[in-house]
Amino acid sequence: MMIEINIVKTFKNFTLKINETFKQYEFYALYGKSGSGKTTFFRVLSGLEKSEGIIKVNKKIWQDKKFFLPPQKRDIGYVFQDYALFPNMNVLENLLFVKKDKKLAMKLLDIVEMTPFINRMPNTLSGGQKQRVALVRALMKEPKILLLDEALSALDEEVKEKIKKEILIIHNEFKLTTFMISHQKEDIHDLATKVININNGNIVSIEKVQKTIHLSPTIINDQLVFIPNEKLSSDSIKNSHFKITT
Ligand SMILES: Nc1ncnc2c1ncn2[C@@H]1O[C@H](COP(=O)(O)OP(=O)(O)OP(=O)(O)O)[C@@H](O)[C@H]1O
Repeated sequence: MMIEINIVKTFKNFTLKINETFKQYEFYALYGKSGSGKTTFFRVLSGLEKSEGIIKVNKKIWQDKKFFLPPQKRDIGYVFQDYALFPNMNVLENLLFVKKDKKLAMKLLDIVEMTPFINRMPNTLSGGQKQRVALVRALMKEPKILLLDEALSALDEEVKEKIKKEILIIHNEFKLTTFMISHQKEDIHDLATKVININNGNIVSIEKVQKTIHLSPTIINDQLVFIPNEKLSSDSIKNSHFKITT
């Protein structure tokens, strides 16, 4: 799948101009100053904001001069910065409101360890718990693209590390293309494969994230292998062994 975006969005004093193709399965971090256009990019991609130009996802036109696919028909899960949970529905109802698929809801709640909280109302949950519910609710549509708007900013370190692992599991298991707005270099390093640097409404560069891999020498079946340590973020790397060749 390819996400082809060639759009212009103009507000009174601001113009967002994107002409870029994004690749399937990547984990993109959007990095840039306040007001540089990160949230506007999300709103345009998800169809919450109308823009001029073309968006094509996997050759399917989402918008062009004559056509505009409404937000609910776009294959996107959007996790908002303020969670936006429905306050009058419990955790399970929040998920089932998006899609009446209890099996999927229970599977997702299990991944984020929220099964014990299914009957709780949002105002009785902690910030981290609300964040998890918002994350899995966005996945009830079984989207191909996940948008995370500063999903980690309000969390303490311990909860954040846990949710980061869960986000990676979800990104891999559901084969998502993920875009995450973040101001935290460490979170970007741990999660993203590419960083989109955005400044004043323009993408100035897209850089590959260099992963620092700490390997621990271990003997397995009489062979010396190097296993990445805990700090590693990518599950695919975590599960692989690095053999030395002589
Ligand atoms: N509805 C609107 N009407 C007018 N201007 C807007 C509107 N929405 C956003 N803007 C302007 O567009 C610019 C980009 O805003 P945007 O929210 O995309 O920035 P951001 O990079 O997400 O910032 P932050 O990191 O602070 O959330 C800002 O100058 C903002 O004032």
